[in-house]
Amino acid sequence: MSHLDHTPSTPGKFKIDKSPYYSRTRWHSSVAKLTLWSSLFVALIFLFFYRSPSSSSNNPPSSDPSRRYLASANWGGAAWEKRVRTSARIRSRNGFSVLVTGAAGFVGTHVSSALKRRGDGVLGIDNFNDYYDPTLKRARQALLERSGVFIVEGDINDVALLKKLFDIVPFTHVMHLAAQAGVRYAMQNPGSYVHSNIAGFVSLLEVCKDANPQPAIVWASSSSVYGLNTKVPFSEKDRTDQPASLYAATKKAGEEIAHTYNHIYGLSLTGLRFFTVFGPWGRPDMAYFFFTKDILKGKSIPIFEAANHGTVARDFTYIDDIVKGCLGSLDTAEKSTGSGGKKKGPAQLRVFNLGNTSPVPVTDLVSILERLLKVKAKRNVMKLPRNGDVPYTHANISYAQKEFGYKPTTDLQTGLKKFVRWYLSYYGDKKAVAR
Ligand SMILES: O=C(O)[C@H]1O[C@H](OP(=O)(O)OP(=O)(O)OC[C@H]2O[C@@H](n3ccc(=O)[nH]c3=O)[C@H](O)[C@@H]2O)[C@H](O)[C@@H](O)[C@H]1O
Repeated sequence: MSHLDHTPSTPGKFKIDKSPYYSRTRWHSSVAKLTLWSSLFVALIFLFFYRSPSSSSNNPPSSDPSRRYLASANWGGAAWEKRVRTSARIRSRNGFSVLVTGAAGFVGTHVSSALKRRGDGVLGIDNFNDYYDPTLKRARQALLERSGVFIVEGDINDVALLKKLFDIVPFTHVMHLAAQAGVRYAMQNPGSYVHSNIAGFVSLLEVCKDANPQPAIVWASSSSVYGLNTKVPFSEKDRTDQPASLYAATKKAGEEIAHTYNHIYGLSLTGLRFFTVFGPWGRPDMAYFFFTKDILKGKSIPIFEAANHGTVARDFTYIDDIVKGCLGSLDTAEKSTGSGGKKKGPAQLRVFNLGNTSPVPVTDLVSILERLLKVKAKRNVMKLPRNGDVPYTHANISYAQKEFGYKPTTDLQTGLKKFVRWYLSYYGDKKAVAR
C-alpha cells in the first residue's frame, strides 16, 4: 500500500507521523504533491480559458450550466461582414446606425423594425437561447430579415464578436435589450441573470467605452427595481434599494453599473424602466400570453392575490407605446464624451419610467381575455407566492413626457385585442388550442 493511500482528503487536518519511513518517503511525497498541484493549476488555467468568452472569437458563448444556447457563434468572413455593413447602413438624412442587442426578442424586434422603417441603419445581435420557444424568435428574425435587418447570432458576452462589429460599423447608438427576463424564473436559474444582465452588460459597456466614436447607449431596466416600494405612482426619484427578486436586483445593478461607466468613461447612458410590456409577438412566459394559451386549452390558470384577498395589479404597457419611448430616448440621447477609453467631459446619464399610468387588476386582465376569446377561464385564485412578484406597479411618466413627449395611447383592452388577433393568426385557431 502506498503512503499516499493514508492521506486524508482534507489537507491541513493531516499531521504526518515521523515514522522511520518518513524521510525516505518525504521526497516521493513532495514530487507527488507537486504533480498534483501542477495538474490542478493546469486544469484551472484550462477551465478559465475554456470558459472565457473572449478566448476565441469562434467559440460558443461562455458556458452557463443551465442556459441552453441553440446558436453556436459562427461569424466572420467576407459575406458575413457585407451583411453586417448593409444592415447597418443609414438610409435617411441624419439617421442613426444602431446596434440592437436582443433583436430577436419581443421588444427588440419591434424597436428594430421601427428604426429600420424610418431609415436608420440597424444591426441586431441575439443568442437565440431557449428560455422560451426559439421558433418564435426565429419567426421574428424572419420578419426582420424581410425588412432588411440582419441579426448576428452570438452572445453579448462574446467580447471579440462585439469588437468585430464595432470594427466594421461605427455605431452611433446601441439599443441594449438583450437580457434574461422574467421575475419568477430567477429562483430556478439565478446564474442566467448574472450571465446576461450583469456580465453581458459589462462586456458590452467595455467594448462601447473603447469604441471610437463611443456610441450613446439606451438600455432596458425594469419597473421591478421599485421592489417593495409602497409609494405610488412610482417616480424615478423613489427608492429602488429593496428589490424583491434576483431579476430586479440584476436590473438595479445595471443602473449602478451604468453610473460607473458614465462617470469614468463619459458614456452617454439612458436606462428605461419598462412596465409589464405586452402585445403581438410577445413573450410566452408572461401571464397575458400563457393565460391565453391555457384558457383556449381549457386548463385552469393561477391568478395571484395579495394578502387579505388584496388585488394584484400591473401597469400593463402596450408595445407600440414602449417603442415610441425607446425611439424618443434614442432621439434625445446626447453623444458620449469619451474617446479611446478616456472621458473628455461629463456625459448624459438618465433613467425613465415607461409605463401606461393606469394599473389594471390581473382579474380584469382575465375577464378581458375571456371576452376576446369567447371562452370562460378556469380561475384558480391563490396567494401571491413568495417568488419575487410584487403586488402592484404604477408608473409616473412625467419625466419621459417632459423630455421627449412620451404619451401612451393604448389601453389594456385595445392592446389585448391586437394581441389575441395576432395570437390566433400566428398559431392558427386549432394549433393555438392544441399547444
Ligand atoms: O415590468 C417589469 O419590469 C417586468 O414585467 C414583467 O413581469 P410581471 O409584471 O411580473 O409580468 P407577468 O409575469 O406577465 O405577470 C403579470 C401579472 O400576472 C400575475 N400572475 C403571473 C403569473 C401567474 O401564474 N399568475 C398571476 O396572477 C403576476 O403576479 C402579475 O401581477 C416581465 O415578465 C418582466 O420580465 C419585467 O419586464
